Amino acid sequence: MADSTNLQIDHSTPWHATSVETVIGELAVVPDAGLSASEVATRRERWGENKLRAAKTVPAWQRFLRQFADPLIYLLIAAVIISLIAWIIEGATGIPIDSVVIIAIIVLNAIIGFVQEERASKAVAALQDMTAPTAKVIRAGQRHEVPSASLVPGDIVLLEEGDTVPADARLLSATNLLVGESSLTGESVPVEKVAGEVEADAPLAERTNMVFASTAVAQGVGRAVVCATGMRTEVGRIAELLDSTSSEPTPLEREIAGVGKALTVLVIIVALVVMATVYFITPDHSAASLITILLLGVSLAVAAVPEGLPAILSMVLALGVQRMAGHNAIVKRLNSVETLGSATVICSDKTGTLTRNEMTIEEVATVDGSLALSTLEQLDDEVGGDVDEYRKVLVLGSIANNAEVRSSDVTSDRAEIIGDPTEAAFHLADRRLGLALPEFDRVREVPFSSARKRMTVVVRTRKELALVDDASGGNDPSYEWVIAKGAPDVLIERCTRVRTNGSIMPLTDEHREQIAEQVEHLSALAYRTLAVAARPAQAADLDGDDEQVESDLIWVGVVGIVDPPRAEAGEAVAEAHAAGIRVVMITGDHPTTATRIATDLGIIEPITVPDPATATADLTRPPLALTGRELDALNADQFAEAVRTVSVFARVAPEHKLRIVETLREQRNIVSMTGDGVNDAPALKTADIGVAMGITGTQVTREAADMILADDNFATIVSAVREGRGIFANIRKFLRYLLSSNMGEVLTMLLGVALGTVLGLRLEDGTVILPLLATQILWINLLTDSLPALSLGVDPVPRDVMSAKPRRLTDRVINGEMWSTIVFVGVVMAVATLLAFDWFYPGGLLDGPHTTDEAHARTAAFTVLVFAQLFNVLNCRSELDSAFVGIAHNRWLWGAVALSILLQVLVIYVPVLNHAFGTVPLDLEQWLIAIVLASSVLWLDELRKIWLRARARKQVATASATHVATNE
Ligand SMILES: Nc1ncnc2c1ncn2[C@@H]1O[C@H](COP(=O)(O)OP(=O)(O)OP(=O)(O)O)[C@@H](O)[C@H]1O
Repeated sequence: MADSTNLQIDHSTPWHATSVETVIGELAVVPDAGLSASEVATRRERWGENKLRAAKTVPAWQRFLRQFADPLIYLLIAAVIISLIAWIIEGATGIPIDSVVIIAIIVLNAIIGFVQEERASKAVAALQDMTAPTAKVIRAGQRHEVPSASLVPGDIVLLEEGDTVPADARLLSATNLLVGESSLTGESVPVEKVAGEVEADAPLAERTNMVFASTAVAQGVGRAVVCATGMRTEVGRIAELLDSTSSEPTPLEREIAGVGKALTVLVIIVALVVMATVYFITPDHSAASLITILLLGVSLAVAAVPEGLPAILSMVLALGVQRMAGHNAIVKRLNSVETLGSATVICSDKTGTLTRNEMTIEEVATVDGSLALSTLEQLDDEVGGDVDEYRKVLVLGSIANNAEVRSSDVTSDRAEIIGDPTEAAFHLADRRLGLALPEFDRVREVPFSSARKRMTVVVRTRKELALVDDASGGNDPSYEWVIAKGAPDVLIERCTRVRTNGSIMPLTDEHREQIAEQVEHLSALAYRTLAVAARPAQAADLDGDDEQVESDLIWVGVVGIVDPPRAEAGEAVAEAHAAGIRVVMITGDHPTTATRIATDLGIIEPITVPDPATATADLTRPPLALTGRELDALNADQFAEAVRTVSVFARVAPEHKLRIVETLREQRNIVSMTGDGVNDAPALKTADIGVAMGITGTQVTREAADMILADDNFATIVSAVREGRGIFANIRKFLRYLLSSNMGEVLTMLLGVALGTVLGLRLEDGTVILPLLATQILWINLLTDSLPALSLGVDPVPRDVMSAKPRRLTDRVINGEMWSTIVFVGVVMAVATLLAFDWFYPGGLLDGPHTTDEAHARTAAFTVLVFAQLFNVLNCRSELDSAFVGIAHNRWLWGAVALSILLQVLVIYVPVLNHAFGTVPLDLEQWLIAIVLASSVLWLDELRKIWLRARARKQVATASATHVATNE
């Protein structure tokens, strides 16, 4: 048994220059069995995880302390010092109340910020786990798929097209193995890899018997033994140069940071103006009075700057991304959420995304005719003749095949399919008809790729496989065969002969036409078509080049495969169209099949056949579908025009996908593009939102993508767009809320000081009576900037979010309309707060029976401002709709409001807090007046929205009237 105790990982001879036997010996592994579970555990203990050194994790206490590294906090700390000085000057008796309150507020603020950041980064980490790469290994004699991080030296890994090589490994065997190593060597052409020995001094690019971590398998298959993992791999050596964790700020984050900066400057100016005004008006220039003025300025600045914005923003994005993951859309970066909401074109492949990828052969055709599989099933075994010809198509398709069907129950729909469902369709058909495959060994495979659209095998059968008549009329008892299957239009180019009426004839133009018609007919019925061709093998086929093997073939027949559209795809297409998003199908399949399915799903309009008697042909109408070959024939302008007008591209190769994405982006679209094969990676990287398949996709595309569909389903892309738009709408809600609330606070203080004389808020000697104390402003800020704002960020996605055109990424988030709302609400809040103060303040403008004293007046004003902000949460749920629409739907919001009310009640009734915040208990009447005044924010905003809605309706009416007029 393998023993790791004397494993020589750091041996002196390089791995590539040693014989395979020595490598295996040194790594102490039996290639067919792999390592045992306990051995893997021991080695992991010793060599650690197969990961590049993760960015150093900052300990929690440091992350907490980082919360204090903020200019606004410095201001607050300055405020603490100022109030301490004031307390000392006043004789240092009792507790320095203001300092204690401000310190408590600083600490609470830091805790809230810390908790929000932690949750956001946990959500992102959970997503990273979901998208962690995996590797196929042989362990304890079994094939497993394990996280790449769990690999250890000595593990046997299996590689195939589309895999990312998980560790540095020495090849034990390789078939047609090409590996793209550009990430390591800069060489853009994939390198051919072979198991063998290489000179000790060969440079990295020439070590063709090794595969290296993080490179991509472009083609073929291989088996290798892991020699180095983690930081000991070649890529590990240069890992310091790679910083994959740094994340660019999103346009939204940048805009918000910009707004934050501008506001900070503005607020500091306002604070200075307020401080200067109060200073010059007040005759008392004692130290205590100066300190009060300074405290006021600092609190105002701190309260008015929306410092909680970035933390709330990343938390809302993170929560949204978590919710999307629950709906099968795994977004890898937070920025993608924003881009998703602005998508204008969704390019999707067909098979498996728009269709179910449940392939069933329904029709079999030879050049002599065609038959439904169900008919074939009913025919007797003995019939022979033509029927045998159809059966041959199916058997040959099952030989040129890499899929497997497990389950003895032939009729069961639940047969377990291993491999490509297109290939499995042949096995399923054979089982249905009870056809047995001859025993055979595969000598060679020319693998399938979506660029080649065919695959070929060379097999040696144990018994003769009667297929081809020899010149004398008897069947050629050949034991070695070339069998190919692939797209009919591609395969026919490789055929020179055809099997007809049981014998072989040269392939004539009539045959070609006949076959083309058959394929067209099957495709028009939405069948996916796959042709089968074969010929006896010659010696040269065993090791000659691929071109030679796939030539001079004999056309045997073609099958029609049904792959039903996904039920939800049609609805998703309609939803996308309603949202102003174009859907484009880009598929490797036949143009007629593609057009038919695109029509069924509503991607393109059904073709209405014009009445030949009256209609004139519309030559300007763009074609319904274009093929890759047709695209190649277009010049740049024609190509751009085609991309603008055509929504189905068929028989395309991955490089067409790339050109289509590039062109769409040049046309200022925000493009989402799906892909599954290794060659799709460049198109995914170029797209604004690259989408990879979670089930059928390759590792390479998953790494290149921004989003992974856990269910491979087109409808998931559309629902991700919906979520993206919803999250964006919510971001606007809390922006509106935070900014209008802060505006309310600033305007209250500014107007309070400016209109002091008018409102009677001055003492005889001119001393300014402040509507709110510094600590009260800080309290409001703490209370309203956190939970209520956050609860808006998780508001349910509005139902009409998919009925508007996509937002342009360049559009400002906080536009003119939003600024006017912010100012409007801010003014209402300030006026309501000042009215409350004046109402209760002796000598105020509204002097009357309700007059009490300064403390009561201020407590009432304080309460009005807090409640006005809570009413404003309801306003901010929609730009145009009444706050009462769906008012009960967000329980977080009601929780946040209830908690805020409770805290405000505590501040008013708990004696310690009275002392700290300069408040006094209010009676019922005072409460009622305060709440009625505060609610004006809600009612007045409702009125404003009614006016806005009427205006919007009028605009629509005028626009359509103009439209009608111009059309006439
Ligand atoms: N396993 C296979 N062996 C041989 N030919 C195949 C195989 N799978 C598909 N083909 C042929 O190649 C064509 C292109 O296949 P490809 O996988 O690129 O696209 P697709 O699956 O048809 O569609 P999409 O691009 O929408 O996923 C198919 O239409 C089919 O005729």
